[in-house]
Amino acid sequence: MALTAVLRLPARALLRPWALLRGVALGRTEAAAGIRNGARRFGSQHVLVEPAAAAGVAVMKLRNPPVNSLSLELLTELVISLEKLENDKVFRGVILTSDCPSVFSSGLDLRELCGRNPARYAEFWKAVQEMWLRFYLSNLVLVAAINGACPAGGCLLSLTCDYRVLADNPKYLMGLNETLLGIVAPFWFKDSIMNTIGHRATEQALQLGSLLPPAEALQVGMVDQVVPEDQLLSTALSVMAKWLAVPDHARQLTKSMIRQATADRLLKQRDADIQNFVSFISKDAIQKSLQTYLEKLKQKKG
Ligand SMILES: CC/C=C\CCC/C=C/C(=O)SCCNC(=O)CCNC(=O)[C@H](O)C(C)(C)COP(=O)(O)OP(=O)(O)OC[C@H]1O[C@@H](n2cnc3c(N)ncnc32)[C@H](O)[C@@H]1OP(=O)(O)O
Repeated sequence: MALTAVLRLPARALLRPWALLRGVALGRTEAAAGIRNGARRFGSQHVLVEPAAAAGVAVMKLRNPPVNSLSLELLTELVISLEKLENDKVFRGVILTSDCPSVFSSGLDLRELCGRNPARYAEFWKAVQEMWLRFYLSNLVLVAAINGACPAGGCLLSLTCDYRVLADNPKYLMGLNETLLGIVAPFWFKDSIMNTIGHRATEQALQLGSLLPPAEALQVGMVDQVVPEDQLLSTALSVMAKWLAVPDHARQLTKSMIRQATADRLLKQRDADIQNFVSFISKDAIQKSLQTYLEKLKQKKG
């Protein structure tokens, strides 16, 4: 569903994202089929959510082919889907994975960063911030089952999770490669990675724009486990079982104690961060650099 259509919906629908996803983003027939074996299954155009085999666990799949680029629509649907799960007492944990072959997420949609007007850049950046804040501070246990390449914004999304399992495939490179595009990862991208891999490793990874293969991503601590591809989901479920063995209230307060200060740094300067993004991305030199990068990506095949 186009974002413009979502925004045209009555306010009460937006306040009830569960109903929005069931009744509108899904066709009526699909919504009616949404309860299986007593468990709910729902989805939107770009995010599929289904109950896992384990009680209290949902699997959230990104499906924005071909490479799960994080468009405004996908970001919005991710936030709505997470909120829906958080509001449903049944769910305590989410496994985040991809429905697109060999790519977890290619990061922010480069078409959102090129040739748009300032108002659209601002709207897009607010959605990126919202995704990060909501996932980073979620009271659910989030486990990323990374089944493909995971650059830039895709890596950021995985870094919001409590635990990352990566499928062992040399093509599944992971990291914040912004500098290679001639752009600068904002401070909260930097905070996310630094909180995960530490100061020294961040100095190298962020300046070099390193995209690491699984063994190196594990060694530096960007992921917690690397497993054969066919064991990815079962491993994520085992990890989830361990995390769900802890009482929710104690784990949630502890998570918040560790993460809130990092989130507050952005919350205190959200508008300034948006203005900074808009003015940076609107520069001719940055636009040229991004256009060249996008064209190179497209020519890669030819
Ligand atoms: C002040 C702060 C300012 C700015 C901060 C901005 C922070 C930015 C964060 C970001 O996330 S920027 C995005 C960075 N992403 C990348 O560098 C990844 C680019 N993509 C790839 O490396 C590869 O596509 C891949 C993910 C490894 C997948 O490779 P594969 O061979 O499977 O696919 P292919 O390359 O052929 O791509 C298919 C198709 O998709 C288009 N594409 C790829 N990535 C993006 C993207 N991020 N956004 C939009 N479109 C993307 C690619 O061009 C191909 O298109 P085509 O079919 O039309 O040719």
